Amino acid sequence: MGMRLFTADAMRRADRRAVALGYPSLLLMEAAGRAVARAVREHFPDARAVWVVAGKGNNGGDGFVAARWLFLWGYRVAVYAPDGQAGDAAQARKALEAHGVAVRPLEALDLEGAEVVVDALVGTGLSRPLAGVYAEVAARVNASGLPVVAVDLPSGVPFTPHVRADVTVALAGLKREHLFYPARAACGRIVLDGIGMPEAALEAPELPELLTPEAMRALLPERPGNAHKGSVGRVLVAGGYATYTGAPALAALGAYRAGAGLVTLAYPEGVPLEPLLEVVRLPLAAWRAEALRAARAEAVAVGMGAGPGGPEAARAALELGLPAVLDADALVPEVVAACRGRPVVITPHPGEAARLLERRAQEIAAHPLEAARALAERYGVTVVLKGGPTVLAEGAHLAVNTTGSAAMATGGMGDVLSGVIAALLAAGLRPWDAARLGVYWHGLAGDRVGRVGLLAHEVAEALPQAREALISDAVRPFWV
Ligand SMILES: NC(=O)C1=CN([C@@H]2O[C@H](COP(=O)(O)OP(=O)(O)OC[C@H]3O[C@@H](n4cnc5c(N)ncnc54)[C@H](OP(=O)(O)O)[C@@H]3O)[C@@H](O)[C@H]2O)[C@H](O)CC1
Ligand SMILES: [K+]
Repeated sequence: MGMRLFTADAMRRADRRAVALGYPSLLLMEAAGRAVARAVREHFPDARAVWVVAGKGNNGGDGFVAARWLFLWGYRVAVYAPDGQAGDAAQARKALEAHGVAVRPLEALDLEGAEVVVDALVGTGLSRPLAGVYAEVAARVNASGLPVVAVDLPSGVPFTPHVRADVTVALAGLKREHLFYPARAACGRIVLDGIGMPEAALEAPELPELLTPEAMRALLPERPGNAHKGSVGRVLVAGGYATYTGAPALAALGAYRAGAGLVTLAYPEGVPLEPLLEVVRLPLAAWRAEALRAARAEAVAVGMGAGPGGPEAARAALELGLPAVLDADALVPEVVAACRGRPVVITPHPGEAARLLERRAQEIAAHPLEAARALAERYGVTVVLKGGPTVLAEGAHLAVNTTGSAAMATGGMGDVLSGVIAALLAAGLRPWDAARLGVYWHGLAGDRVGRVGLLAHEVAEALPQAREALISDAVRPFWV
């Protein structure tokens, strides 16, 4: 079963399914609290004094369990919470108090002597922005400068105010707030703990898929020992314009580094393209499909650095009837609308998506899952909506990438991605597989280059070693 990205509601349903399967909910809480206590021990090994702030719900219950284990392991523990817990949370509180640990009111919070704070005020049950004593506690915890371990979610996100955590222990599954900004910024390092939730309870094919190393490894095209350059995928890159002489070359490099056997670059005559020794050049007097056929390609990437000729280049390339990747200057509604039902991947950033959806870019960036789905519905193509994180959509399917970082927000990075996806299409992958693997692999290569100052061609160069790491099981997702 693939890994899914949960909403609070979907996690509540999973919780109910676990209980319906006969799994006692108190066991889940016990596992959750213990995972939080372990995270404190592992991430802050020198700390001996842990203060826990807890709320009235199950998030607070997890906090009481964490406090109990930390107390039993010899930590100095102070616990602050309102009265009024019910159900499992009330039981967890009683179990803690049975050890003689007093629970004091939130208003009495005194952080003097604390070395780590466990934030268990509110988790997925948040129903409104923090206010009153909760907002005050969050502000004081943030101002203290103490390390914070958040239970499930930093309390208050996605609203402001919220707790800012150093470590967030995600329980049973990752939630949207763990992936998307601005909430993600408040999570710090994220560690996922399964808390013993039965797999069957977590099955939710309607939710977005999270791209994992295992799932992506399985998509890597085989390269048989008797491969030759015509058998592993020939890619045509169509682009090139006076001021964007590097973009098509970067796409070609990305395609080669992702395994293409032969890359042909078609470009307007006279454009001084960046040299790339291994590329076959196809200078054209005009964008015409007959001329492009000479490349004998199995997939085409078009739009990158095509300038005002982008739509024309795209129309000619699409006439070939090949699987295609459309980017940048090819992403105009008239061109994309002609692709419905065809094996076409579009790779817009929020600005280009805004143009295609006639919405504002900020709106797209704030709701990328909804925007990707809307693009897939409206145009009937496979959508790669670039961002932090990149999200993908095809038909009813959604996926969220889990590799890459803000360091990849630099010029030329998208051109490399187009080349990678085109190479995977040429190798015979379906658009949905080529898009998911391409985005994941490209991000993984970026992660291996560094966290700042990344150049697009370096990311392309890192693709082969990223592939090796993926194959040899040396890739850990960010939540481990
Ligand atoms: N399957 C799992 O992942 C498990 C998760 N666990 C933990 O449970 C929480 C979710 O627990 P839940 O009880 O549903 O909700 P919370 O504890 O997060 O929050 C509900 C309480 O918080 C109050 N609330 C809501 N918003 C605010 C606010 N802005 N300010 C103050 N208080 C707020 C709410 O009060 P109401 O007045 O709104 O009724 C509730 O009292 C999950 O995140 C995990 O930590 C389980 O322990 C194991 C299984
Ligand atoms: K919390």
